Amino acid sequence: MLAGLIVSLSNASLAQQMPNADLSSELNTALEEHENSPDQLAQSLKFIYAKAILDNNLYIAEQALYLRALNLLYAQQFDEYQNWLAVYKSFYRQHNNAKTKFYIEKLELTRLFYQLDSLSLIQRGEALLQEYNVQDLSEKTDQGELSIHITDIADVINFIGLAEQDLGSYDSAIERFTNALEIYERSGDKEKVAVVYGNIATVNAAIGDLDTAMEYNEKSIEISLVEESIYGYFQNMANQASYNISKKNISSDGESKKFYRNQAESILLDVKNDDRLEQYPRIKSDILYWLTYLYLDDGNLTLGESYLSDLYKSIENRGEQGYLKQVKELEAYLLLEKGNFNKALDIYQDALSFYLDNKKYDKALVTLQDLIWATERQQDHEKSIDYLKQYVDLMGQVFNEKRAQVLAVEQEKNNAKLREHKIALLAEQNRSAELKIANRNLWLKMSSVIAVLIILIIWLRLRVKHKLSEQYQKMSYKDALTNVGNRLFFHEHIERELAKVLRARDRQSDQRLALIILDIDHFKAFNDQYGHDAGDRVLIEFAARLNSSIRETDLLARWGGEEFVIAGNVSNQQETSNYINRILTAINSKPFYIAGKKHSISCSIGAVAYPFFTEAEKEPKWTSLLTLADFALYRAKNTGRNRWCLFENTGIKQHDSLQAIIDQKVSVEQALLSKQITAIESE
Ligand SMILES: Nc1nc2c(ncn2[C@@H]2O[C@H](COP(=O)(O)OP(=O)(O)OP(=O)(O)O)[C@@H](O)[C@H]2O)c(=O)[nH]1
Repeated sequence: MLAGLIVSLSNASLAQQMPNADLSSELNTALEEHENSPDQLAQSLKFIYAKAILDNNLYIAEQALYLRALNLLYAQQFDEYQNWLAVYKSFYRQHNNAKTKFYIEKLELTRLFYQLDSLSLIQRGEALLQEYNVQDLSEKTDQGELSIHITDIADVINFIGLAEQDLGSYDSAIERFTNALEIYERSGDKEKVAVVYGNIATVNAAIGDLDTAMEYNEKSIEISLVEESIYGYFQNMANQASYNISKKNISSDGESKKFYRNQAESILLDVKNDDRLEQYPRIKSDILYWLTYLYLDDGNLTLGESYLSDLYKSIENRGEQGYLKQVKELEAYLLLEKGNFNKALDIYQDALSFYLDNKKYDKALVTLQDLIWATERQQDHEKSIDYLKQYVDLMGQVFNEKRAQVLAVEQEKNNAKLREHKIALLAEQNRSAELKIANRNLWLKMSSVIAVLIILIIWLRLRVKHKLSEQYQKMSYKDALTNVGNRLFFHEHIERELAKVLRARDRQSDQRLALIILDIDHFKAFNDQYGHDAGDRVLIEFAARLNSSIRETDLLARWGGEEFVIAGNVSNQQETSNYINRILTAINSKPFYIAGKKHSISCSIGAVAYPFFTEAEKEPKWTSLLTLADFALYRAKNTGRNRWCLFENTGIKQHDSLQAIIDQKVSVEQALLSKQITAIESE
């Protein structure tokens, strides 16, 4: 149909019949008049485009093209958008210029944003900023040679920030928003400033800093009021209510709970009673959603039920399956409160299947929490545990996927430091990462992410908490990449292992504990040559081989980077050597297959066996022993790598000798020379 339109537009005789209106003001009028009716705006833009082509007014033609495409994206009509984009591209081919290319790509970024394809958005957005050499934004002016509006560049930065937020790269997102904010402020684009304040608020809410979220959201509300941006005002008010609800849920004292609850209620009722809300059906639904939620949570089932029925009406014919499922889950909550377990469980189960089919894992996680909670209330502990298992599995899966995406994002920025920081942050904060992941995505489409938090909190209140905490605990002991223990895990268990050995010594048993540090050889070179992903796979395989070469009762942990530690029981020196040999062989005796290629990977090993001092060290520090093992590792590295070195005590009997060596009062070399320590090494 559009193709037909273009053909008829190029008909010159038609051009002569068209009135030569002032297209620019026509465009502005259309934008003002049809601000709230996308269909009419679409029609007007089509006409304006047609007239502009006939008048050969390329400037207006392009604006109409761009706005119409944007309009289709806002309306989520992606097929029609693609058709229209094709028109825009053909326009570009005819009037090839860098500015048009920029705006076409900006449209594509908008599409990726609406389709939640955050990774592509970041890649293409970065490429766009680079292509247009937007390095020193402070130098860029609206009068630059491309005459790309500076705020359009800020829009791109803002989009990248939203995508990063979507993927859980919260620090980067804040950085982008701050950058965009500075540009909008400089250009005096107040509405955009308000939008960015709102974005900064949502990131803060996602990481659980509700006070900052509320502060930024307030600023956004203030500006929206001054600028008379009703949509922005309502949206922010809905957000503000949800932040208050979250604050209420995490407050421990009754006074604060009441305060935040009342704040939320008054905001929601204020907006609900505003006639202008009718123009914004999506926000109206959000407001009704939170009102329903608030009253159900109060235990006021009558009011909750009545708002629920309004909510259903408000989303009738909207055909948004995802939103509908979420509303149904509110209904399930109501059913549970009324004791109708089976129907509630059916709803949750149905929602779960839907989310899993559509890969909406965040929501699936929340629904699984509901299912755990519901089955627990039903006293069906077996089912509850089943759901709990599903929950933990899914959480691990999501976590890994997100981690991979975050890595890709960071690689895109080619900022290794930031990337490692992120990995470390993610790995060490499994629990908070889980919350962040669960909170992901939803803000971008609706202000319901706080529901995650709220449902989580209600559910915690209903005592399922302790079971999950156990699982969280387990997960927080795991290294996210290799799935073996992490430092925390090692710290938690090593004391117990030492105590066992000490007790054995008291019984005159010769049981010892070998403390072993392993470090992959030339790993940096491997990373540099084959890439970080391949390096990651080496780490995973390396850890797996270590795991299968030790006994189940031994401790294995990733100490950091490409360093691992093992603590295993041994009896005499020969057995210790055999034990370490076995581990080294597991690594270097057969190649690693990474991405279909063979690689020889080796490692160096440093070890000590405890008790290191046969007669002293009543209260030994395992950290000192580990430091000594590190010296042994250093020696193994220095004497050629792919080997091991074990430090044995031969002469020291003083209580504080080990610490003295570590503290360099007596250097390790000296101790070796004077044979206080013996180094036994691989052949
Ligand atoms: N792929 C990947 N690399 C990592 C990870 N953590 C640390 N590294 C890399 O491991 C490398 C460690 O390098 P170095 O400490 O210089 O040691 P090396 O190259 O192994 O050399 P030697 O230990 O002396 O044999 C660095 O390049 C880190 O970036 C990770 O999680 N994944």
